[in-house]
Amino acid sequence: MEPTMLGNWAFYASACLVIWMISSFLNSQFISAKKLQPFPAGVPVSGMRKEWFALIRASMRQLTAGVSTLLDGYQKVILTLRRLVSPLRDQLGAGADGPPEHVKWLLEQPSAIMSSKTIREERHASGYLHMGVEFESTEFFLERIMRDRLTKHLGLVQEPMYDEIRHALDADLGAYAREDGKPVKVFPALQKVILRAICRVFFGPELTQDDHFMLMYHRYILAMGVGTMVIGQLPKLLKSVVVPAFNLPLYYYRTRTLKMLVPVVERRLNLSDGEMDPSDFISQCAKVSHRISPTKTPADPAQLAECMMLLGFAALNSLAVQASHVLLDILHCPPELKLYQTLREESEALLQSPDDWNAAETFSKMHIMDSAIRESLRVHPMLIKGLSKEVIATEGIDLPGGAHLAQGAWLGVPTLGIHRDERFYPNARVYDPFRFAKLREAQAKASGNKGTEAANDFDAGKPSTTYLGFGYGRGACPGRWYAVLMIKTMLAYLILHYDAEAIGTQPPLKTIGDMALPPISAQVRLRKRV
Ligand code: HEM
Repeated sequence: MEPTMLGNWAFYASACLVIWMISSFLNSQFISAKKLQPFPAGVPVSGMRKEWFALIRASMRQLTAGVSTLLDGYQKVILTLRRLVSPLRDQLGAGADGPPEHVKWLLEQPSAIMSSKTIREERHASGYLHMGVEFESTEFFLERIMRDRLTKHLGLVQEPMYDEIRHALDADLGAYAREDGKPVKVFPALQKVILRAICRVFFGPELTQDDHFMLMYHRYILAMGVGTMVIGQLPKLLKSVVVPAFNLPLYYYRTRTLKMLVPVVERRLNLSDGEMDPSDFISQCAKVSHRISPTKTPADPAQLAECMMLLGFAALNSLAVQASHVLLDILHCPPELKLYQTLREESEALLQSPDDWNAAETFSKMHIMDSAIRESLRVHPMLIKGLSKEVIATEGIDLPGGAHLAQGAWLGVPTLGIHRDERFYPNARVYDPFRFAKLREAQAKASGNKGTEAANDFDAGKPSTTYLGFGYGRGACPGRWYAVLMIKTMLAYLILHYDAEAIGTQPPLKTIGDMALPPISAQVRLRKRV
């Protein structure tokens, strides 16, 4: 990461801490005692200690101690649920004996009873950060673009994506490799490559080669990311006070980016159907916008540009964090597993010609790499708690375990707790890259002669109630198939062209609130293969 950006992070982090302390104190002093009873009867509490200003101090600890509180809370709930197992079965039907069944229960709640709207506005700060577009309709639009244009047509994006990835990897990482194994910081290096690959697919080669555009857009994403992370953690009382400090740089980088992007969008929108390149994402998005517009109005270039910028923001941050974890998990595997070599052999067998690299289907046959990626999302999920919703119903709601939640309470699924539960994942604390490949084999055998292709329940992009790295149900990440394809393409290229080794020990999972922090300081050594 550039020093100025590190400086920004440090400034925002300390500002956040001070503001949090003051406002939590004010909250605790001036909000009525009734509101300070946040824990419903019968639900075990985690993260609180017997101490002065217990609530403030517990809240502050949650800024960085989310992992331990969540795992501790999960254990308590499992114990409570086990004691309650009979009544729970009566309520939920056979097989209901723990949190994964509650995931479905949570998703089934109608939006008049529970909703994620306020949580998104507050936790993702979407109600505060300046975005220039209305959030809910944009969210709907993004979901449709991802589903109708990206996921269904992954084959169209593979060629430009691969082309950009190999050039960016050789330019950025190759320089380190040439200096005979000079250490590379994984996160910033992959972030650069991913930014280029995303821009190439979303905006085309012209803007991806424009260094000024790339700098402004990267800074816009950074300002959005820091804003989301910091404002999302602040108590409501102070959000509006602090938000201008974040919106000012955001406004600047957003305006600069739009100034370069909008004319490109305008030019593409003026192309006739015959002139349109089917792999051009901007034209494809314009078609979706036109189709879903209630008045069938053509897409507005500025609005379309802004929506695509937001999509890139959603994509870059999660991809860079997750891809870094995948690479580090692979390189920190015990050498006796010969994982790197096995992944190289799998890639060599499947990627024999340029056409193989340019076909998305090739990558869906990489079952061992897929398994290593899914396992990494299990051990290092981006969000340690997910599917969060607020109780909207005035009468509150009864949980499957019997406890009552009042209106305004927040409820989420302990992703990390479920991912580390021995009942679902034997030896759950250990990163086992072959775990899901073995399960896929077993599923293929059990289903007769249909083969491992048909046995796809364990694909890295396929969520389940016990695999929540991409969320689950209607709110699951719409970019997950594209994300998995990009990670595979990047890894395959790296593994086939470079020898790599980890440096030092693997950093533990660190979070701010519910969000995984990037492993900023983790390093690896690369050597170009001859
Ligand atoms: C490995 C990388 C990624 C991970 C781990 C990831 C994870 C997630 C998760 C857990 C959610 C649900 C958040 C919630 O419940 O509030 C989500 C939502 C979302 N993701 Fe991803 N994501 C990744 C990559 C991407 C990419 C590449 C794109 C776009 C190209 C994308 C676009 C989105 C969007 C637009 C949403 C919001 C969906 C909604 O609100 O309905 N993500 N992602």
